[in-house]
Amino acid sequence: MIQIIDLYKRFERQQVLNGVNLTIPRGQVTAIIGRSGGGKSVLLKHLIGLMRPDSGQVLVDGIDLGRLRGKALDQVREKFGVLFQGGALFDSMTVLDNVAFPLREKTRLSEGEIAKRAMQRLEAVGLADMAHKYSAELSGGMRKRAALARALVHDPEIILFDEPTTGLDPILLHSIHRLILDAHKRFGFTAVVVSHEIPEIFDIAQTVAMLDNGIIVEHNSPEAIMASANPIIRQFITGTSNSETGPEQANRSGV
Ligand SMILES: Nc1ncnc2c1ncn2[C@@H]1O[C@H](COP(=O)(O)OP(=O)(O)OP(=O)(O)O)[C@@H](O)[C@H]1O
Repeated sequence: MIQIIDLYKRFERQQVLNGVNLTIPRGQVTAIIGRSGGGKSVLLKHLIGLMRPDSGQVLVDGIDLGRLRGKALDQVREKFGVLFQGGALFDSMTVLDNVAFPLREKTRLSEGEIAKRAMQRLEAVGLADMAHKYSAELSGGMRKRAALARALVHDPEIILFDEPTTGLDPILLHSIHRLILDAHKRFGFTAVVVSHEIPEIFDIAQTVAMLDNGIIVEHNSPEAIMASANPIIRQFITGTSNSETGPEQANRSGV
């Protein structure tokens, strides 16, 4: 379980997180939704200790990340798999080596075992026949799938997905969501998915948290979020706008 308690973060004059409180239940898929530029990625980076809060806490299984440094922080980070924006594959490596990377970094498995596990994950995402290509040769959708295989390869307890399907066509979007769902059923990890894909993300998330103006305005089941009377949520999920919404929302509704 991950508990976020009164988390505050500002960059110069911009208060991005303004007292975030959120409990991310173990073994479930939690979606974080909210306006572009609203701080979702910043929040995700706090969960793995890549950013430190100005105040507040992130507790991972009861351990306060803010108190950890060096090896102790690395140990907690080993529980995590991450799929950050862009996939961030190493173009100078083969697809197989990319997927094997976390195993080489974090385990003492033999090379044979590493290759076997990496290949299994590539098979699971339908990329076994691309294993020996360089990742620069992959299409955008293939890169996302390879990055997913890499995030899963060391059987992490917690996986953070930052917009895993952005820029993909609807068929690929559904195929990535299906892969996450299948992997989740198989491995039972705790997942946090930052997503703009509404309503599609509701098909794979058990709980949904909406971040707005630096706080979580509602955390509930997808059904309850869809039926929410909260005007902020209604505006967000229907894509409508009023004078208080941000520029992106306004553009989307043609205002
Ligand atoms: N390292 C940083 N230094 C300064 N400002 C930052 C830094 N990281 C993020 N920000 C700012 O914090 C705000 C929130 O950014 P963030 O990337 O978390 O938004 P987001 O909700 O993930 O957006 P999107 O949905 O578009 O990816 C933005 O205004 C961004 O410019």
